[in-house]
Amino acid sequence: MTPTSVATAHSFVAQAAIDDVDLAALAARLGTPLHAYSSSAIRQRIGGLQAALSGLDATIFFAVKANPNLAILQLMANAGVGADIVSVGELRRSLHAGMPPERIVFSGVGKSADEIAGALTVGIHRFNVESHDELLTLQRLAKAQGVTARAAARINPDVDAHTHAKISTGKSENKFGVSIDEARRWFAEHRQLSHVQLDGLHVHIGSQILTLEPFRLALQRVAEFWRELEQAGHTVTSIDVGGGLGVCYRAGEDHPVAAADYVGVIREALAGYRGRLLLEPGRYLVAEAGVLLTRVIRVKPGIERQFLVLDAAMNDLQRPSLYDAWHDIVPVSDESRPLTTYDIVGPVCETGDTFARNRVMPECVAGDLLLIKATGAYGASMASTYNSRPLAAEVLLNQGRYAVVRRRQHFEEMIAGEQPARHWETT
Ligand SMILES: Cc1ncc(COP(=O)(O)O)c(C=O)c1O
Ligand SMILES: N[C@@H](CCCC[NH3+])C(=O)O
Repeated sequence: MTPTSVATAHSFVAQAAIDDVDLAALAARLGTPLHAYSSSAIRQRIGGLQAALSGLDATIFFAVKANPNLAILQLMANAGVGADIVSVGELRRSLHAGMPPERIVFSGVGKSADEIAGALTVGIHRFNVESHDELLTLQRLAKAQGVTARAAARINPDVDAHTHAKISTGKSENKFGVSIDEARRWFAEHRQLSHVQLDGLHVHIGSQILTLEPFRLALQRVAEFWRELEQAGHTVTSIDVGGGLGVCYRAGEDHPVAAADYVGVIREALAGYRGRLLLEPGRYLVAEAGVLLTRVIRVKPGIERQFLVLDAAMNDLQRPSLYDAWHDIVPVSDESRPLTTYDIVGPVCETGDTFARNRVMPECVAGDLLLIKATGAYGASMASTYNSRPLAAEVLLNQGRYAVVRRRQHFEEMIAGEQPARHWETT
């Protein structure tokens, strides 16, 4: 994941349309920066994964954090996909989009008592529990409501996912999950939990994983533990294998694993398991379906480098500044132009507001339309209004048509809730 190396020849092949929608016309109509998602591509990903899972009692729970737009969640719900949430905000979005509560699972190390109580009230499917304190809180709140909460112990298998350190979650030094030893104690004490049905295991070792080995290792550890629990007389009715499947950010360089191979590893590692399987992919379902359309504001010959200044910035897409992530950037027009090298930057006042360094591109001029590719996951979802830049619009494309699914933020919306300090109070 470094934006500094040189692009391969095919990474700047122009792309004029997505899902049969003409991108130049779309940008002219809706303005830029603009997040656009192909619904056909998302449906294809869902269908492919569902097909790979055929014959298994498996349900996909989309990791909402990857793209929480209501229209995306609605598309997921209509395709029979549930939601993996990590906050009450994601819970409310999922319900709002029509996701049935029994298709919602709740993960995360910092679920507050209010969030747990709220999720219990609506009757979500399952809590992926990440600490003993959370387990006891769940018991207390479920008892208070007179309900039984279904729970899975999130195992930290101490496996290196070989991904960026900031998105690795399955090593013992990470904050996520508990050791198998601790989970074993939870199951042993389970009878004391009158209002928690602890009958599941959960594992999620990180994101943007491009090889099968880390998945295999993690699942083998989970499988060993599941067998041990069964032998000790416990029933494990649900195993949640998390998400993490990687995607292609750099044509010709990234080689993601195929859904069928990934599911093959699950089948093999969990051979003999007859309970329910849960999967929580986020990025895999939406990343490559999305692009960020942006216009060149100007070409700036710098002192040492030549800068291509875009109207999109780190507030619209944080991944390059946060993780040094590579995203292919291509022109929309296929007009033939000589190649040159740019540092591709946004207007935000930080050197970190850089999408690519030393990137080989066709020469650009002010007004040119470009695509930053594979931005459907953790793009708009991580956007901010830094530098008082309004949140970009989002549009869903479908076979030649488009629907605006988030309008561009107005200045008034950006400052709503702020006010001059008129009323000074004491606590
Ligand atoms: C618990 C959990 N499940 C699923 C996901 C989705 O991950 P990805 O988008 O890599 O599939 C995440 C984020 O990494 C997560 O924390
Ligand atoms: N935000 C990260 C992924 C985080 C995964 C969350 N569990 C990214 O853009 O790659």
